[in-house]
Amino acid sequence: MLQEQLQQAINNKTKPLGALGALETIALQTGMIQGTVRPVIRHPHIVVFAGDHGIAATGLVNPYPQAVTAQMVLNFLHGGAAINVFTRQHNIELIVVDAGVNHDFTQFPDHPHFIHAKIAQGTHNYLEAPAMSREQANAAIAKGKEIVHQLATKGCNCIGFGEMGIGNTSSASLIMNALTGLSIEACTGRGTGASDEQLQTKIRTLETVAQKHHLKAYDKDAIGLLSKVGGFEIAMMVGAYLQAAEEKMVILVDGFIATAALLIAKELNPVVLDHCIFAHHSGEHGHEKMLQHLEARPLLQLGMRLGEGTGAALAIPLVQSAVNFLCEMASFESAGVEKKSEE
Ligand SMILES: Cc1cc2ncn([C@H]3O[C@H](COP(=O)(O)O)[C@@H](O)[C@H]3O)c2cc1C
Ligand SMILES: O=C(O)c1cccnc1
Repeated sequence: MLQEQLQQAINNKTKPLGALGALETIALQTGMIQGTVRPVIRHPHIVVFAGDHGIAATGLVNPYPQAVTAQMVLNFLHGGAAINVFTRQHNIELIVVDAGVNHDFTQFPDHPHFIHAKIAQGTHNYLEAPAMSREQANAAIAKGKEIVHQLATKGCNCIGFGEMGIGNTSSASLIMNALTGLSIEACTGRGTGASDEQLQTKIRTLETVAQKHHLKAYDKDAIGLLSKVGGFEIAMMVGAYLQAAEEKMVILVDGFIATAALLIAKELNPVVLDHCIFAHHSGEHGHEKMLQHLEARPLLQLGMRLGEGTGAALAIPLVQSAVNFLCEMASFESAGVEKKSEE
């Protein structure tokens, strides 16, 4: 019923049928999520989850040193990162969460946009042991849910998730490998810019990890998978996706790592996908196949491969435009514009 009403409202706007393309799909989806023919976007947020990865200290999978995670968190807090620039430009609230960075941030006790939610000082190196315990994975998920619930109570109904964690493209590749069955090679890209040789080492290392943790034999235990090869920022994002769907939010899905977290969230509750708008097609090798696996059609293809929620932030104004055309455009009837002649 509502779907037909929305489609009719969209079709009756003063434009050729279908002429607003993907914006029409978003308008329909947003109306369905909010249960109305007049959706509104309120207090959009990007939440960036940060966490360190034990594997990063080995240098086998990441061109940049592990310390960059904490340094970038400080950069977020000082307003100097790409995600700060884009959220400022589009009036999007930015929240930064320490999910498990290997650094003490107690010098920022009262920063208004920083949430201390550290599970541990980084994960274990999954070449040696599971990245985290099941208890830690569950605690991270619960914290992600709590953060999003708080934002919902403040009126936010549109959200995107970003991440910062040196080495986390590797977690994302391993999760993708387990959940899609595609080879490690198909799931692994250059991350922050691995050379040909570094990429080969990364692939070999991740193949070893996949064997050690029996990722081929994924047995529907998504929390188990998360604890073996995940990261605290990824686990918290999983909880955040689940709660955002629960709160009937419109969710913008960012790049490779954010989509890998969504793969896990989907395992836990497939309904999450109904709330997701795929912001962009990341330049990271593997993202395209991940999107295909989800039958997702991303809005933007800008060759971006940064993370931080930057793609999600750029797509929020498009969602706003979709909602605005639905609510503000005249219909053929109200504007006295003639419709196409019947065949
Ligand atoms: C300066 C800098 C800023 C970043 N912002 C996001 N990432 C991105 O790169 C990291 C993943 O790539 P890999 O797995 O190759 O380490 C994540 O932290 C991600 O958010 C950054 C990376 C760097 C170096
Ligand atoms: O697609 C992404 O989000 C991405 C790709 C490379 C490095 N960091 C993030």
